[in-house]
Amino acid sequence: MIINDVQVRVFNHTTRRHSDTAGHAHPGPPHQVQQAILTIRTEDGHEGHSFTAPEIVRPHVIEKFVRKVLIGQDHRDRERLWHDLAHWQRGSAAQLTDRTLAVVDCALWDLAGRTLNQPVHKLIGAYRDKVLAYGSIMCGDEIEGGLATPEDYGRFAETLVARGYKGIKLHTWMPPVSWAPDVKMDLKACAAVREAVGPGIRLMIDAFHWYSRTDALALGRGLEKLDFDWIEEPMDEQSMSSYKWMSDQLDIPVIGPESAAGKHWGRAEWVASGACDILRTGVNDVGGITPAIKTMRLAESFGMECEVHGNTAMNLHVVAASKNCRWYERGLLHPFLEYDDGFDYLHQLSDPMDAEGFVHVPDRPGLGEDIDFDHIENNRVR
Ligand SMILES: O=C(O)[C@H](O)[C@@H](O)[C@@H](O)C(=O)NO
Ligand SMILES: [Mg+2]
Repeated sequence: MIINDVQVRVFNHTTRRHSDTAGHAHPGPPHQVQQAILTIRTEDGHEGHSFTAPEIVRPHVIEKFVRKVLIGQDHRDRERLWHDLAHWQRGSAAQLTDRTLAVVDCALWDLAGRTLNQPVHKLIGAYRDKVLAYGSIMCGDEIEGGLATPEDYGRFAETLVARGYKGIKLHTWMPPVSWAPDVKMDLKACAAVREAVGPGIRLMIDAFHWYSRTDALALGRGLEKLDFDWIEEPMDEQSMSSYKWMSDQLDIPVIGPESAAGKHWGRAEWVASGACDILRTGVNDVGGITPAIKTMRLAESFGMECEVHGNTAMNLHVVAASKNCRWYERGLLHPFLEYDDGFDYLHQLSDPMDAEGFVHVPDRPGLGEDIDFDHIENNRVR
């Protein structure tokens, strides 16, 4: 049970996802991107893995913080190890981020599952083994036939319904798109999707994240006429009072925070202040599976749903171990990308979706990621 090794391997993989200058993903030609796998090993030969961007587990972070906390410790003490690592953040000069906490916590959960031959959601205490997914569409673009017009969104939504999705979330247009942001265009895209899919499909929006209060309110009021289920991150989430102001005036549920700092503590303040109607968590956003579960249970205590940000196995296990969330966020999706092709460093999808729109939690041990270690070694960078 004692941890005796922490290893980072960086490797190349091929993807058609490209990030724009604001960090939003869009389709493009295949290109090589570096990915990192963090591995935590124990004296008795067990290991757990988790993937992240290489900079999140760069040598400075691993040597100065992660190894110092983990080496020599009982890997089963996830709650104590999470706090021990989190306490290093304040004095880290902002070098130790919630993303690093998250990848370490996920590798520890994967290690526990692989050691006990159990999937993570069963270790947490499962609520279900499958969950409905909503199709989370990429941010809009200026690619002809892509997501450049409201009609493009409508056509793509029809494709997603045919694939089996029972819910769809639009990420609308944001800079660097030349004419974005534009509330009226956002509402045209939402109207085109509602027209295309009919009243039975659940719809949500995740809009430009820096609208003013008045723009965000206008967007929300327009969505109420289209029977949308929630409005997500239309303003800077650092202004919790702006969300309180907006949610006091809107009937459409306000969901958040996704990107605001503070982990489960900050999300407790959003609940206490009435700044949101649906809480939001995400393994990368709050520093791991451990705090994501705490956030989920916090929301449950207030009779609230808490929706989980992001795809991949780590978020799927949080959803599967919780009653008070309706969806798994499957994406990000685009007409020019085939999500079901997965990643070249995994033998199979971690979130396979059936024709009825249900994602089935893998019953493989740990996070259940079917890792292609040959790909990692054959494409190793360091
Ligand atoms: O702003 C973005 O980059 C996207 O919204 C992204 O974070 C997406 O994963 C999201 O917010 N989902 O809710
Ligand atoms: Mg979001």
